[in-house]
Amino acid sequence: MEENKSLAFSGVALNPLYEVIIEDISKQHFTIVDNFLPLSLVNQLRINLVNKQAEDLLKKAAIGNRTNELISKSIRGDFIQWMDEKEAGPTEKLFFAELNSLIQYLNRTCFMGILHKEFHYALYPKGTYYQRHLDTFQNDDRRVLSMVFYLNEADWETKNGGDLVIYQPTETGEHALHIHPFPGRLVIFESQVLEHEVLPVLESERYSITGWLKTR
Ligand SMILES: O=C(O)CCC(=O)C(=O)O
Ligand SMILES: [Fe+2]
Repeated sequence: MEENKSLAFSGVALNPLYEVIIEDISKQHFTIVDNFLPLSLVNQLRINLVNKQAEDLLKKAAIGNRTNELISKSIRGDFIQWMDEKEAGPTEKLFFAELNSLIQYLNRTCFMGILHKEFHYALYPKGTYYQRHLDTFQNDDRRVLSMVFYLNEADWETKNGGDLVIYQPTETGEHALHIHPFPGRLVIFESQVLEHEVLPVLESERYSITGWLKTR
C-alpha cells in the first residue's frame, strides 16, 4: 500500500488509529486492531448471527465468489450469510458506518481506490476449519483488503481453537502467526499477498463477520 505523506493537504483530519492500520499494512501486510467496536455492539451482532442460525438462514459456505460457487466441505466448513448494507438493521448500520469511515480514510489518504465491499456473517461449528488459502484465489482479483471481525462470546478461551493463522514470508521460509479470535478484534490483511487458514474449532462455535474491500 502506498502511504501518502501529504495528509495535511488532503483536507482529512488525522485519525491516529487509522494511521496505525495504514502503517502496519504497508510494513507487514496485515494489522490487528483490538476493541475495534464496543463489546455491546459485538454482542448484538453475535445475537443477530445466532438468530439467523436459529431461523435456518445460514448456508454452507462455498469456494469461489458470490456468482461462481462450489461447495467443498473438506476445504471450509463454515456457514455464512451475505450482508446487504441497504437492508441493514440498526446494529449493522453502526458496523457499516465504522467500516465506511475507514474506507473513506484509506481512499482519501492512500488513494486505494476502494469502490466496492462485500461482507458476510460466518459461523464455524465445532470441528470445522478453513484450509490454507489466498482470498484472491476465489476468482476475484479485485479483492484488495480482507477483513475479519470476531464476534465470539466474551469468555472465549484460546483452548477453543479456531485461530486464524497468517503465513508471513521470511528470508528463510515463512512464519506462521497465530491470531486468537477474541471478540471485538479486527484483522485486516492484503488479500493478494498473505495466505492464511482457520484452524479447527475445538470447543464452542466461532462467530465472525468477514469481508473484502475491492477495486473497480
Ligand atoms: O475467519 C477467519 O479468521 C478467516 C476467514 C477466511 O479466511 C475467509 O473467509 O476467507
Ligand atoms: Fe480467507
